[in-house]
Amino acid sequence: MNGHQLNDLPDESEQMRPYVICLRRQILQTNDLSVQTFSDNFLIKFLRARDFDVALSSKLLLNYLQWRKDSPEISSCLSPSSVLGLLSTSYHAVLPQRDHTGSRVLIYRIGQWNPKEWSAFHVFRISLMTSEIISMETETQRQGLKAIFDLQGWSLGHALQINPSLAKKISSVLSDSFPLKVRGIHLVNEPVLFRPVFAMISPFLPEKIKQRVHIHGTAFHNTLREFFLPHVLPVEYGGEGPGIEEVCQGWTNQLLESENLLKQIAAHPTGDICDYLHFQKKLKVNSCRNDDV
Ligand SMILES: Cc1c(C)c2c(c(C)c1O)CC[C@@](C)(CCC[C@H](C)CCC[C@H](C)CCCC(C)C)O2
Repeated sequence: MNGHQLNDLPDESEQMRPYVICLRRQILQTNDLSVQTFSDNFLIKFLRARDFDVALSSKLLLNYLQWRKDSPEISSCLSPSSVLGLLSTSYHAVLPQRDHTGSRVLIYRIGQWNPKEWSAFHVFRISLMTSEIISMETETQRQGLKAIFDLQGWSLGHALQINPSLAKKISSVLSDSFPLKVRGIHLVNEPVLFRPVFAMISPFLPEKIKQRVHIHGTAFHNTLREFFLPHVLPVEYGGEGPGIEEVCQGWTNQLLESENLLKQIAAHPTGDICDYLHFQKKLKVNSCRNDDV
């Protein structure tokens, strides 16, 4: 069975077991990680993201843990209410409809971000929270996502927030540090001032992702339609779906409802709380044995 056929199977499928076991074994062999536990669901996210190539999945997983460790400003506080002021400006939405291939479609309206009020870390945090939530969906694990960036209103104030270290973090999550397949990046309304920033990010992007970047300019109403069916896009973006304000409000509510879940992910990034409790029990048993010796 090839990776695509495996990806079509549900999480509980017996044929998936050997891959989960193999990935767990491979990860536990890596130094420093022997005290962590990894839930099946957590491991399956990485396997699906790499179509069940265990070596690639393992590399992705290690990169993910490293990225989170290196980016505490972004990943340690996954609280939607901490960025509610930014979410309330209709900055971001996951559209209610998937595209024709089953991908999730995300919109970021960068111009709604006031860089005097919110740092790039806050802004990044929103993307990370959304990514954690949608990456729990099996269909999204299979078909990935497409992101539309509306850069109307991009200013020097925005540009100054993006330094080389942040550009590196952006390109890492897009390429090999997060278990989501990035199947398209659409830039619309990009001003000339955005070019130097894009030039800072793109050298770090693998060729495969670079080919998926589409720069639409201001005439995007016609060109976005070549990628998305009318019922998928909000009216403001040339579609016939619900308006952007409404979809942003809807996703903000979804994020707020996920507050507890996201806090749990920030605290125990490698799996669910049940596995964590199980692990603590195991640890207790082990330490008792050590006491005996
Ligand atoms: C897993 C995952 C994450 C975490 C993610 C994105 C995607 C597609 C993901 O799959 C896209 C957005 C990004 C990279 C966060 C960006 C935060 C910064 C501060 C926004 C500033 C504006 C960017 C200069 C706009 C252009 C970026 C494109 C060239 C990708 O976070």
